[in-house]
Amino acid sequence: MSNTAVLEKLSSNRAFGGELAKYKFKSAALGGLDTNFNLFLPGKASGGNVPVLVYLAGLTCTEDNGAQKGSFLGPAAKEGIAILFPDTSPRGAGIPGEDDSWDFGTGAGFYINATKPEWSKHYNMRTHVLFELPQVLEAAGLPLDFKRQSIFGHSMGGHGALSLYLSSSKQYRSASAFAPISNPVNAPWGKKAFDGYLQGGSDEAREQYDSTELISKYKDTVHILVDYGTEDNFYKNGQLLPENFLKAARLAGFDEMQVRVREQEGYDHSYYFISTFGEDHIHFHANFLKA
Ligand SMILES: N[C@@H](CCC(=O)N[C@@H](CSC=O)C(=O)NCC(=O)O)C(=O)O
Repeated sequence: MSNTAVLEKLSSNRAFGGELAKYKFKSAALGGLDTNFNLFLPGKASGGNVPVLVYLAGLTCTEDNGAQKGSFLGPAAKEGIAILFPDTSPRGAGIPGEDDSWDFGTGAGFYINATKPEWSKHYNMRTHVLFELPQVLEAAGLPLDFKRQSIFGHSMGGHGALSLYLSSSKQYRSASAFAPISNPVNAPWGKKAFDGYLQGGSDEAREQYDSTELISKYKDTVHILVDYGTEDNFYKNGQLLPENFLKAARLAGFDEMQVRVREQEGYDHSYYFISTFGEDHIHFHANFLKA
């Protein structure tokens, strides 16, 4: 299927021998609203198509947080990997309640497709990330090889990365996450989002969107890396639950080679934590993207 939405380039900055560019287009998946994304192309892209790593950001973020603060671009340039930074929700849908709280609505799309009638026209971040962006970027002729694609993310975006990886029949070669919301049906942020966006609430979410549920039933080889910090207040408050994900993975027979969950002593939830381990995550994905 092709999607020939017109891309408008809003900015371009040279970085690490490559280019970080911001684009805008009218998104069909998001109900015709304009959406932005950032794309980092390494210098190697001038010689042919390069593999793609998708970065999903967390609550309150835009396409800029990871690009500006993740420390991903230098390592990606060295590995010859592009990084695609989508936004975290539709913007300006005008739905009542959309801007009432920071953890729901604008900036909090949760990488799902809404099924409640008031949200379902616009809040389709799963389709946007999984299908629409690859189609639009391919149709635009950008030097990207979407057959070599992996995904990573932070917090809400970590949930997005793990759940899209585990529910999308091998679209991505590997997944990694910084402080992911790992078992959202059992966490306050996840319950609020699923009750808000989905007709069936958390029961509807369990099958398709909960990484702990998904890994417990997954039947193929996986390549997953997770980092979280012991001084992360959201972890301490039970929003992340990486221990549930790890337990489910081990019970399902995935060993340390397939699912690696690392507790990082003293780190919090911030981009200081993410940027400390960013290079590690790029190298992890490079193993599979360049295989
Ligand atoms: N406004 C909130 C804090 C919001 C926050 O910490 N957002 C995180 C992601 S949390 C999970 O998805 C984030 O990445 N923020 C952007 C940044 O650049 O740090 C509050 O008041 O607590």
